[in-house]
Amino acid sequence: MEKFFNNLDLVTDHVIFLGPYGTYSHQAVMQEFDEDEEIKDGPEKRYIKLVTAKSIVECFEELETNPAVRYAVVPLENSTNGQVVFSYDILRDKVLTTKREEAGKFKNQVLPRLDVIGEQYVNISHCLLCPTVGDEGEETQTDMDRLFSQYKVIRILSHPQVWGQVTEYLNKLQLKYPEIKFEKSDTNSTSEAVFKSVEYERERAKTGGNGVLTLAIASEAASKIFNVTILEKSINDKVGNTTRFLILKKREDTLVRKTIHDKSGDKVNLLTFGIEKNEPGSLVDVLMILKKYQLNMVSVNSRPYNDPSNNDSKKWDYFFYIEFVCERDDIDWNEFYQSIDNNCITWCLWGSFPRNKRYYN
Ligand SMILES: O=C(O)C(=O)C[C@]1(C(=O)O)C=C[C@@H](O)C=C1
Repeated sequence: MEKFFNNLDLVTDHVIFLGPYGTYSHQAVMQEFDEDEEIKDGPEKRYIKLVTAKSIVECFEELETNPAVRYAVVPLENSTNGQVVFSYDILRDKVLTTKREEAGKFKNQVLPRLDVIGEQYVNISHCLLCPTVGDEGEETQTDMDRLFSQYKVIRILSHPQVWGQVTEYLNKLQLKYPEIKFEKSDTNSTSEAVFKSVEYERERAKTGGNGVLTLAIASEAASKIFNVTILEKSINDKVGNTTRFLILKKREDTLVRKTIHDKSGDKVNLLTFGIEKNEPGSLVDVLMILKKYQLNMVSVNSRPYNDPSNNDSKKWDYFFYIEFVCERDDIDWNEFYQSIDNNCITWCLWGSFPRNKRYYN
């Protein structure tokens, strides 16, 4: 007991993620920070404190502005329906709106206040959850048939990113219950969907209800946290449905965790940039730089943007995101980034981080 109380002044690092507890983001945090967080060069043991955010934007904003928040974990892309556009657009807007700080060594380089230091891959297995059916028990078809037979309208809540992962499932549900109108409704996260479905059903029980049953699509973990019934498990269209998350810290935060110092394995570099408009071949010119330095590009993405301040006739342009892995240690990075700088109107290196071993299995 004595030892425990000695730890009361223990040092805690806050990690912010899209909450409430039970989200897949929460799962990513537990995967990333599950081991003891002994700081590589810090004398004291440090402990992780979980902080939930209501949106992905809030994760970025809190990490940028709140001194107590040391890390943020945000979803980036899903293996079934691609980019988590909320995160891509935040990365884009941070570059387009960050004043070019003198700290940037190169003319067009932007240094945002955050750094990507890691990645996590989370297996996404969605469940159809119901707050009202009895207590624990194996989900059975009769439960659903009996339950659904009482309703003309069923509202299903979940995070918008989920709909593209359960399209076929929802189509089959509609075919199986043609007399029911299924309504999808977005929430800020999957576990917020469960929380809200419990609230709606409690309200309905109190007021005699409006004849609309509210369900949620979320993780099995969320069903346990909010004590709701699983009507069906693993309803995502694709087995192996995975979401990739990024781990971020403040750029000026030099106290980096031991696990990130893992020198082995590939380093992934996330580079974002904008190119001269209407210049034929300007994107290829940037990609040719990676080829010249024999850098293995592992992803390329783009997001549209409309820069109202730009009086150019073209109101629609693209912002690019590339990731490349570098297995060589003889590269003149100064020369490399000077070439990037010469071919981009703005660019930003978001971080160089270890490829997570979950990427390979
Ligand atoms: O809502 C959650 O559970 C989240 O962690 C967000 C999120 C996402 O934004 O993609 C994460 C994984 C799934 O793809 C569904 C939702």
